[in-house]
Amino acid sequence: MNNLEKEIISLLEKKHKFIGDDCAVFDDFVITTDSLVEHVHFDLNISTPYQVGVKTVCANLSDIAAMGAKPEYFLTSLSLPPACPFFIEGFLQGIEETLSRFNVELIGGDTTGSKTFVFINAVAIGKVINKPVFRSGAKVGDKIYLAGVPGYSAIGYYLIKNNIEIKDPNYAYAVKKHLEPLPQVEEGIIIGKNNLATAMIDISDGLSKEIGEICRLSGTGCILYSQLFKLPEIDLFEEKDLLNYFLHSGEEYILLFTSPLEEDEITEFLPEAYVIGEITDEREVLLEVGYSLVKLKDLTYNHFDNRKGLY
Ligand SMILES: Nc1ncnc2c1ncn2[C@@H]1O[C@H](COP(=O)(O)OP(=O)(O)O)[C@@H](O)[C@H]1O
Ligand SMILES: Cc1ncc(C[n+]2csc(CCOP(=O)(O)OP(=O)(O)O)c2C)c(N)n1
Ligand SMILES: [Mg+2]
Repeated sequence: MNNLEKEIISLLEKKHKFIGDDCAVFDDFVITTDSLVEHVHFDLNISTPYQVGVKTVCANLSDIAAMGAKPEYFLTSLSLPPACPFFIEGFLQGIEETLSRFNVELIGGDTTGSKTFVFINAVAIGKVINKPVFRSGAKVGDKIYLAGVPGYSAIGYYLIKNNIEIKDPNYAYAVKKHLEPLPQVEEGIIIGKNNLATAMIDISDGLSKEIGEICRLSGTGCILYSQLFKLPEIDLFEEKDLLNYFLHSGEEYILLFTSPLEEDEITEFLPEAYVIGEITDEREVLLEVGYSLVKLKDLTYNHFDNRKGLY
């Protein structure tokens, strides 16, 4: 999280005890909301309305997955400028197709005009499987796991923005990952059902920030070991750039979790998951590169500051 966003959320966290996780929990349910704003989360000369619909579902279902819960219901609200009626059909198709992929029911929403851009908000509701997996449960000595390879979303954005078209399945994957990401719903359910994680979060802002959130809320620190990272395979970039994409790319919607279990016990359930580090009591987020330990810098997307990051 970045400064102003961080300040607002920590003010809210102090006053409201249920704020601070991927979802709020009530009875046996979890609930989340996320907004997508034109020119912030998407540009209509890059994304089709269908793809914006897919991303809207993904952002919200990913938060449900990050609680180890099963998504069940969805609401979506849309504010459209006068020149945009064309948006609705494709957008709703993206919403409906993605929801039906995960057996989630659309149960409501709202539609208004907008004097400026397209604004979208959605709400997703899920059912707790065993118990919710919070961001705050990491324990010293736990291993840190990733359920996929982050980096491709920001790479895809770079390729599109720079009109780089290379016929290679990994390049195509990066572009698709940016435009039409899918949430790790199955993985979230497996983690919840089998009590695999002590803490979990999804990567919407970037691995570097999300691991910081797990540590902050768990009262711990961590060390990430760069030699364990599975970097994106895109030959346009040098290793140091791939490392930055891995650490700071947002909108990845990959599950990041901690667990006392060994890697082979985790891969029995989640073949794609792998260890990237461990939880420590030092209260610092450190990265081991070569033989040195460095503090993680922040190149993630910043909503309130135009400093030079990945985007
Ligand atoms: N304007 C707001 N009012 C109330 N709670 C908020 C607001 N903005 C963020 N939050 C809460 O702060 C926490 C952190 O938000 P965020 O980092 O955006 O989570 P996520 O990445 O899951 O969307 C969440 O629990 C979220 O519900
Ligand atoms: C036009 C455009 N610029 C930049 C991005 C990249 N981007 C926008 S917001 C964001 C961070 C994630 O969004 P946020 O609303 O903070 O997600 P949350 O953590 O609330 O789920 C990223 C990486 C994009 N998708 N499109
Ligand atoms: Mg948010």
